[in-house]
Amino acid sequence: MPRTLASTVPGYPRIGPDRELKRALEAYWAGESGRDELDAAARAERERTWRRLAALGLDAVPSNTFSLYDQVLDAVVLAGAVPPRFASLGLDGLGTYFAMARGAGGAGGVAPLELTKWFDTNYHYLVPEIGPATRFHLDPAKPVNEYREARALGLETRPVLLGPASLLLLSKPVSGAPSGFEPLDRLDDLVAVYALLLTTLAAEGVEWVQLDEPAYVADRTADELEALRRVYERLGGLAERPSILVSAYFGSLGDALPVLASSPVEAIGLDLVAGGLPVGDVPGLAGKTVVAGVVDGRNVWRTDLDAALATLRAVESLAGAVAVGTSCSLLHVPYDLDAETALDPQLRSWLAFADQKVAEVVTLAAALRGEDRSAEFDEARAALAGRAAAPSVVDDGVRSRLAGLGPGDTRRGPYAERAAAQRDRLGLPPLPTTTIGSFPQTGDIRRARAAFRAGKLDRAEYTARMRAEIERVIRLQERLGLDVLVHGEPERNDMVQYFAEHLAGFVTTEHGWVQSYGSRCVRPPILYGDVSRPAPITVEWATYAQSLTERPVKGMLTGPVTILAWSFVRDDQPLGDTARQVALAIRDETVDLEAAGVGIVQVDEPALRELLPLRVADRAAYLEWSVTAFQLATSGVADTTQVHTHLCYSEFGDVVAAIDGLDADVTSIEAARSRMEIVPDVAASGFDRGIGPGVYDIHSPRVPGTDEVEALLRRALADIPGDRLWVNPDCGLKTRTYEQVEPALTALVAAAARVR
Ligand SMILES: Nc1nc2c(c(=O)[nH]1)N[C@@H](CNc1ccc(C(=O)N[C@@H](CCC(=O)N[C@@H](CCC(=O)N[C@@H](CCC(=O)O)C(=O)O)C(=O)O)C(=O)O)cc1)CN2
Ligand code: MET
Ligand SMILES: [Zn+2]
Repeated sequence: MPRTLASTVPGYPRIGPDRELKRALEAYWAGESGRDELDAAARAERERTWRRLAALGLDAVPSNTFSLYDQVLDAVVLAGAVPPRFASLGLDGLGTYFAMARGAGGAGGVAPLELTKWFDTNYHYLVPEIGPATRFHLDPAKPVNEYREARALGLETRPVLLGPASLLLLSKPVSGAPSGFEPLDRLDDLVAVYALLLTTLAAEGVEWVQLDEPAYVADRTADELEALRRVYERLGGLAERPSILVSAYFGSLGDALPVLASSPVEAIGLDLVAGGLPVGDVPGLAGKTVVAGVVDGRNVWRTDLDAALATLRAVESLAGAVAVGTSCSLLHVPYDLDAETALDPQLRSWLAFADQKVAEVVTLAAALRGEDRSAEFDEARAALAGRAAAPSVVDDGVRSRLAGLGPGDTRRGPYAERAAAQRDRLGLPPLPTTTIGSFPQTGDIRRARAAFRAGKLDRAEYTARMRAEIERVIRLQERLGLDVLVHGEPERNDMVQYFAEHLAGFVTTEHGWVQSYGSRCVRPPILYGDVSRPAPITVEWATYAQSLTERPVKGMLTGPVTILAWSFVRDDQPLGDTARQVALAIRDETVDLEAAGVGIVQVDEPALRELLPLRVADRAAYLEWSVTAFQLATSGVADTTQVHTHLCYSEFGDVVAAIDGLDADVTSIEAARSRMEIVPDVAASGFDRGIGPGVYDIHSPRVPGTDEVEALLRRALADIPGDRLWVNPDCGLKTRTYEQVEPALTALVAAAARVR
């Protein structure tokens, strides 16, 4: 009889509490350390995780939640679905793995797998490429070795894997696949590999396995639901297999729940934070264990234990058995609140990071069993009551300002008049050249910031160094011949954290790192109260940059939707209300930039697409508040001020109408990697303002040549009139080096000149 799940989590952070894995990876990639050191760092992180979860009292500890880069890439390796361009490099396993993640051979070499957003989170996964000829075969080494590793430490674990249906639904067809081919067409072949995997795991002595099927919290066709049914009929029917937990998160399973409930699997993991309780009678559910995700894995607020316990009791009446879990993997939150010694103690009492959430899960499971946990419940009640009553959360000034807004506060004058006024003021050539904002964040810049933070560099010296950098970047842009310049953003640690550090209503953390992709991390700020802008943030940097040059300098701000998307946001009021507060703060900044003589202001919204709800039915409401927030942030300026926005990291088909609604004078948009595929869609939507489809893929170290950029521009001109086309890279240059950026921008300027 398999042991019970009782309390568990679907996943846990893996970059290391002090970013140990990040450092080990980057040292390995740089050739500064060898395979042994990387393996040791990886093993240390796994051991630390298992021991920690067991020490916190978790009944069912997961394994295979670790990854050297990405869990979807791990599933590609597991299934043997390595695309031929990597397999043919002749590298060993690890070399092939990193080639898929990062490319190989530099310029002219092999392009990595595409990186894209993991559902509506700020985590990015590598997109598998599946074709009719993909030869699946089982490579069970990783889950098996990790299981053995944990068992050698005396711990029985549950291997966690991406499920086969979601793996294919998250894949794209290999280039050159016959039209009409879908990765899901290969389901039966892939399931055969998973069947062999489950048999292998059973032979190892594995009692439970977790297969994640998050793709089923989005709208799915009847065929896709049927695919899910086939997978779990087949796997559930195996003679020798572990008990199966199918886990889905980031929403509710909807029509997929009855499919799983009537399949032979033993347990189903539900996200009861993003999704609700199952409604109505779900046939078969009474025979399953439900792992009830009642502790939010996506946010950092302490759980309302009373409400969570009530939810668990409601699930008890629907399911055969109830286990307690987090709503999703804890990958999306920092490790441990105890590391944040500088946070205000009252605010701290409202929060829970990964380890505190695990403790909440354990507490709830004990309470559900009838154990007395009144001390923990009392503490949680007191913290929640304190938060609800805290004066620091409410700012009456902000509230009355919002209440006083009318429709006129979100609208600018007619575009034709704005365009004429801006033409007169700016006098730009056709096909103006510009960049997206950031220039390379060099080691010198980051070290200066670290020294400033540590008190080893005073503010005057720090400011002087940043100004020197700005001057260097301005001179470089003049030399390259760009038309609209930027200050380069050297003073920003991150485009969201930097603003959060200067706004009321936010706190930032010291150690709260969360993996964004590979070794790259962010420290999402915590938005806990009403937001306002006590003083101008960017005006001095922007006006300093403008004072150095005759050419227009574009002010650079992050938009309200992106600030929300990349922060941990309060859960005690509608997101739209919070968005409007942030929008007002950014509006204040745009107005001050204008007053200081800055004629162009860019408000970045790279996360506009990311927050789009997974279910179509929820999208209209989201687009309404998000577009309004952007308009509120940008409509306080005169017709003569040119408002730009920038979008990236997404497929834009779903938000083309929203792009129009933003009403920016100029929109720059990622397009180089997809060879301008977005351009006809934007044109067809009737969008009639300035547009800069990116002509330089900044996510790759590759440097494009003039001919290549020229070809992209000519392709764009097929759909966009020359007086509306801008010439710019796909995104900011902060992750690139000057050796790459200078020749690439040289090519960009030269190509624009030729096409003019
Ligand atoms: N929030 C956010 N989300 C985003 C993006 C984004 O720009 N911001 N872009 C997209 C892709 N995601 C990305 C996420 C992170 C990074 C990135 O480069 N992160 C840096 C950290 C950036 C940062 O916060 N830098 C700080 C702290 C840097 C640091 O680690 N300093 C060292 C010391 C300095 C040194 O010796 O280098 C330390 O603290 O140990 C600073 O510059 O001040 C990293 O992981 O290395 C890039 C893209 C989507 N989501
Ligand atoms: C992820 S969008 C980045 C926009 C920002 N202005 C930059 O150039 O870095
Ligand atoms: Zn971008």
